[in-house]
Amino acid sequence: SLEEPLGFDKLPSMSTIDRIQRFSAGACRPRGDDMGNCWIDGRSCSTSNSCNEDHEEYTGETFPWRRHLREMSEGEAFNQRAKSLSKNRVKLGHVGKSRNRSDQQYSSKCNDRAIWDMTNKFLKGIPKFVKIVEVGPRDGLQNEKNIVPTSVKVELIRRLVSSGLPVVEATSFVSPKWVPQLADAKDVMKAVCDIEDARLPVLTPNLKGFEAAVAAGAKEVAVFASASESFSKSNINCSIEESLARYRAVCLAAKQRSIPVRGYVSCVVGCPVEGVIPPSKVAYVAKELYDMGCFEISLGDTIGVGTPGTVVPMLEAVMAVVPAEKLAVHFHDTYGQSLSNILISLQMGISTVDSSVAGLGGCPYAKGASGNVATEDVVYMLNGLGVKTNIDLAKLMLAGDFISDHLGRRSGSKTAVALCRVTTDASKI
Ligand SMILES: CC(C)(COP(=O)([O-])OP(=O)([O-])OC[C@H]1O[C@@H](n2cnc3c(N)ncnc32)[C@H](O)[C@@H]1OP(=O)([O-])[O-])[C@@H](O)C(=O)NCCC(=O)NCCSC(=O)C[C@@](C)(O)CC(=O)[O-]
Repeated sequence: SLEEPLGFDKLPSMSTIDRIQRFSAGACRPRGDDMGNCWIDGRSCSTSNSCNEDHEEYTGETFPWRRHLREMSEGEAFNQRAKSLSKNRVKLGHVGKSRNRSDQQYSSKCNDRAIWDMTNKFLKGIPKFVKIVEVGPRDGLQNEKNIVPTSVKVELIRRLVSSGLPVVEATSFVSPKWVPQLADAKDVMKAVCDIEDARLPVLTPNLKGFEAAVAAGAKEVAVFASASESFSKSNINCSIEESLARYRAVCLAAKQRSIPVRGYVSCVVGCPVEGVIPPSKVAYVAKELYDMGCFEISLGDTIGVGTPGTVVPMLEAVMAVVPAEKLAVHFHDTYGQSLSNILISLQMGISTVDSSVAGLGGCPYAKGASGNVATEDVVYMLNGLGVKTNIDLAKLMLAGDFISDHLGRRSGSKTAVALCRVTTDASKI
């Protein structure tokens, strides 16, 4: 049953505390990386993640929110904020040192030196820069009951890119019979192929999808295997081994055209059918994908059942066979565990995090899976930790408002909702 969080009692020995302590202080070493990473302890950074030590000192967004004198209804507050944001007058930042002011202003970033030193003590080793891979237009919209028009998808991608996201997964070249929501993949790609400020990978389940993606202008693709036999069957209609054989063919074709391939492993903690998935199985699939040439392996807790107690041993097993700098984490927030899972992953040396604007998401073939962790919430947490992302949270929230408005529901981002609650008039901040 997946009603209860999976616990250590179901996994091999070594206590949670041992594992966390082992990783929190010294696991991250400075190292070079062809997709770009750098660390608080180290000085190495490079290439496409735009992590550059020469960049201006990152100041992070600072939020001088004023609490309402009068309690506003959520609807009222949301409408006001949407109005203000849509006028593009929101200014997040530049107030600083606001913690002690009497008008109760709050900052997501800790400015106080002593607090920062303390944070450093406990979070030593977390990356100085985190690459966020936005998966909303793909993982998010693939699960919507009503098909989102192509023009809305394209506008969403443009807004996400303009917020500074370095990677925005645009769509999937999968069978339209399986995922009708993304049947317009070709049109979406054609409409965004002029975008140069971000990488726009697309999912390809086989050579047919790969060829179609390349023909439509995709410059990066992703293949998606599973650590669960049952999920593999229900998601892509083949066994794990069959999927790996397909992906080897995709990787070979991609190599010939110098197209980078990202690899996903889904159900890394639990499967809706099989329950607990052993870390060794995840490690096996991750290594296979890595060996066939995937430049990065994203580890997906597809149904969001993981806690740090299960994520740590899973990551530990995978990191024994694939370098940490080649790994990403991809959490769904079904049990509200995503941010803690991300934090522990960062402590273990991971510096790439998948997330979805407004918490969109879910997998049509994973019953009960809820949305991905919201990108706004991840950025807010990282800003608070002083970790760079190069993402403009205000612009990101506008993208979240745009798609939430279109879908006719409130954002799944706690940060977006909280800002809505505490802001009387966004033009004042
Ligand atoms: C893999 C298949 C195609 C196998 O599906 P199949 O039915 O076994 O495939 P087939 O080879 O027998 O072909 C059936 C039909 O699909 C066509 N077809 C075949 N391939 C393609 C293609 N690429 N693009 C377009 N059409 C395609 C093919 O031409 C044929 O058309 P027909 O002759 O019947 O008209 C199918 O199962 C499929 O598309 N599955 C994708 C499901 C999906 O996208 N799921 C969501 C992904 S999310 C995920 O995996 C988790 C992740 C990554 O987000 C991480 C996490 O959250 O943890």
